[in-house]
Amino acid sequence: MAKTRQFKWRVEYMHWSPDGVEGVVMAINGKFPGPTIRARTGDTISVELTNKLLTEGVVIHWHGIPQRGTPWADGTASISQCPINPGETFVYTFIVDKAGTYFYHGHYGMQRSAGLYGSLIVEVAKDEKEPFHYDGEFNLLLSDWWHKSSQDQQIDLSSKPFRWIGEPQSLLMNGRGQFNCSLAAQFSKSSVPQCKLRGDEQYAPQIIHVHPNKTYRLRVASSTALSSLNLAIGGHKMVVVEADGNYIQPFSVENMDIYSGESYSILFTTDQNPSNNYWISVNVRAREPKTSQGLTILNYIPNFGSKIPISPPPLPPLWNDYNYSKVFYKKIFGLIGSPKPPTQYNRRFLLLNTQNRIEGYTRWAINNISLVFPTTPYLGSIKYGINNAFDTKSPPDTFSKDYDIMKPPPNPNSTYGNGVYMLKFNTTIDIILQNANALAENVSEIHPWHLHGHNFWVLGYGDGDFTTEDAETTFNLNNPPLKNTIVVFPYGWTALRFVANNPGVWAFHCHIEPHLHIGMGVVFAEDVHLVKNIPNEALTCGLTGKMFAKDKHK
Ligand SMILES: O=C1O[C@H]([C@@H](O)CO)C(O)=C1O
Repeated sequence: MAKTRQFKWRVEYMHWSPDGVEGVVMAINGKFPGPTIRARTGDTISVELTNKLLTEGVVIHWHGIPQRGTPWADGTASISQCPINPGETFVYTFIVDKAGTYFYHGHYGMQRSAGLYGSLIVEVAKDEKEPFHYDGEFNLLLSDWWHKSSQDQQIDLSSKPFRWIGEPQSLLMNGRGQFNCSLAAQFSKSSVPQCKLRGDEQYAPQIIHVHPNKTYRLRVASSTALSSLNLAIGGHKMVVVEADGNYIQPFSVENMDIYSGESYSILFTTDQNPSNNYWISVNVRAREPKTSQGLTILNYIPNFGSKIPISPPPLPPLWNDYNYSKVFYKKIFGLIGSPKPPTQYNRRFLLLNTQNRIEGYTRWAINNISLVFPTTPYLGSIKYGINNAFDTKSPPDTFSKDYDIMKPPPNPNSTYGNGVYMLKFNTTIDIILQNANALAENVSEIHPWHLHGHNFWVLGYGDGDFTTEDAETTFNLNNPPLKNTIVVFPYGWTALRFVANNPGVWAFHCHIEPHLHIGMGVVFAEDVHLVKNIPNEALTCGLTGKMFAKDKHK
């Protein structure tokens, strides 16, 4: 029987020490990370969220949940709703219709960087079975942490001249990391001392307790603001079985990459020498690392949890060994029996990712337009046919064929925009993300793109310019995986396909929070006239707010 699971949450700032250095985090009901939601397929989640921040609005996005019939509950400021004002309460009600590993996070300004996130786990319904067996499970929510506040970071990014936020001070697992000490100091050449922990510190690692000769499911999700990560369990193989809430063909790896916005389940068997403990590590990938690895301990019961493993923590692949990541990604296929993509598309977008300047500000742009959010949420302005709420002209579907992706933009000046791509109902949409050189010579960065409201099939990847021949010769239409977040590698392209069958307005953006903040996203609108029952409370700002006020006075 499906249930309604009700929660009452308060969002507020509190003092906290995620890595041993006290700072301020955005907490839910006094917890950082926020409480874990557990539900079963078919359940309704109802979160009554009260904003206890004194001076800023807040929203929460339920990452990976398609929000069919409830697009107003997607929790994206300016898109699906108005920010919830200080002191006000908003109720998110939605159905979780697919088992999997998900998470939730702030989607306004840089509140994810401020620590507004938590896990959302959907188990199969009581009468259903997972397509694999395990004896127990654990959950790791990965994040990165800065000692500079998210407000300061936001100001840096919006300043002229631009100030980049730099690399994080710590990597966190379930909100815990170590900055001034290391769990593995004895194996390292650096001068950081060995951590002396009682275990009850806010920054003490959450130790994973296992019994020998069992199989465990590890659910991992990455809520990082910036970092791409590589995860390993020393001495243990990992079998990857789920990606972004979708079952995949199981495959075995020594370690795995996980990008911001992705989630996976892996199975591991505790078949190693039971008198030892083992490391679980995360390391920065795809940007030159300046952050120590994140660590916790896999504790074989009955050893002490604090017993340090006898070998050094696993070493990650080189940060810029992109081939390593590509090999991993190319092993991901939909589980046999998973839905297949339509073989034809109706509309194909080619989205060029560039770093640009606008009036001296540094921005990211898609087909030369840098996204700025409107005051009135698109869902409301489109539903109620309000004029002048955003650019009526849609952004271009493609970019100039002459563009040289290997060079910095010849004319770095782009423009601000907040136009929308209007998608026709039930059409099949292809998106080719085309990466390019950033503003500096010989630099092209990785970008994990996340689509709201949908899963998409990942049809293929390639290096250099995308061509139509690439589509014909390399696309996998047979068993591509379904995902909601996918990376575009430096100087490469990534192709994905989805069916526009979910009425609502959906963001598609780089999940690196500072990149979204400076324009790296687009907006899709799908048959908004079919959306029913938008609660007025979702739209009490901007022009929809004015409209409601007028109606009241009539
Ligand atoms: O958006 C970014 O800006 C910096 C750099 O390109 C300019 O300082 C960086 O590494 C980003 O990812």
